[in-house]
Amino acid sequence: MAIEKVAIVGRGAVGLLHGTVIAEHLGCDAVEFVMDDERFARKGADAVMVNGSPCPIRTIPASAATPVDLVILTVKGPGLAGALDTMEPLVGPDTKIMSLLNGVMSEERVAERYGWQRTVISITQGMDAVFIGGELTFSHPGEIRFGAAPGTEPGVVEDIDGFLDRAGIVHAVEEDIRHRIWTKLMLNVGVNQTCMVYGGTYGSVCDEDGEQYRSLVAAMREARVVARAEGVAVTEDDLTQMVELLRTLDPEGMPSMAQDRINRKPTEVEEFSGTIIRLAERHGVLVPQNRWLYAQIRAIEAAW
Ligand SMILES: NC(=O)C1=CN([C@@H]2O[C@H](COP(=O)(O)OP(=O)(O)OC[C@H]3O[C@@H](n4cnc5c(N)ncnc54)[C@H](OP(=O)(O)O)[C@@H]3O)[C@@H](O)[C@H]2O)C=CC1
Ligand SMILES: CC(C)(CO)C(=O)C(=O)O
Repeated sequence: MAIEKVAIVGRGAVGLLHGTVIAEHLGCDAVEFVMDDERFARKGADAVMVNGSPCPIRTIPASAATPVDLVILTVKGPGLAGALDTMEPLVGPDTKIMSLLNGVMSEERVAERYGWQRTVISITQGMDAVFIGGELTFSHPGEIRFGAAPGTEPGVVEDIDGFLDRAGIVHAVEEDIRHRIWTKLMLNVGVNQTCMVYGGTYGSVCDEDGEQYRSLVAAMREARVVARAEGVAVTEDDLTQMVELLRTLDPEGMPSMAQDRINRKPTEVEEFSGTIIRLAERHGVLVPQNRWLYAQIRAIEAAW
């Protein structure tokens, strides 16, 4: 069934970026932002700018929402439980769901609540989004990679693929989506956490003589070992490619978790080292760098 109407839950960097591209290609009636009623009352009417222009997409409270063809989740990890409640009125019998959160656990949470039959596994990457003070800027819109879980009903991936084509969002359907999301988790575990703890940037974390670089690679290598223990064949080549990718980014830029430190917002530490530590314990794998990063991030958060 062709997807015509989309709701985005999470009017932040990723949601605004993809929402803007959808609205440019399909018009503002094709997409809406939905917020829980309390958040809507607090900030629903706030002006939001995208690359210097007011965002033309409407925002509605959950109490006014009705089922849509596709829900795109773009909250951060700590907001996921609330967002699952917020999206309830958006989910009808034929609604499909795509979660663009980093980490490897959000789809499990979505599927526990709404079922695997309508849910795909996905990530978004490659953008240079900076969202500070209600203003999003980006020059690279990035892309979405997604694929079917074992329980995803036939046709769901194809419908979303067709929609993203029409919506002008760069995307690819992955045969082995678990490999893709674990490779991305490995990257986030290294770069997001290291830049958060050291106040670093893509430039400083890639300096081969520095302590940040040693933290980056050590944390990624632990994530790689845990991925393999989980049956996902993430390789040293994948690790090297991810580090090379970081070298192509603006040296002054920083990952989302480093922006969380500046904005003093709850971080996704549970989704990153929290996940690695929990799974490492199950498999008897030692992950000292992730334990250290976890403790540092929690201490920084506790001081806010
Ligand atoms: N930023 C980036 O460049 C990238 C981010 N990602 C991942 O994408 C995800 C989203 O990140 P990002 O866009 O940066 O996050 P942001 O914090 O910029 O945006 C999340 C938004 O969700 C809102 N929100 C939280 N709970 C609800 C709810 N119940 N209903 C409606 N809105 C809600 C938040 O509102 P409030 O501020 O009021 O809490 C916030 O506006 C994360 O998992 C991140 O790791 C992936 C690739 C790149
Ligand atoms: C890959 C990276 C570091 C930038 O897109 C990211 O996922 C993030 O900032 O959370």
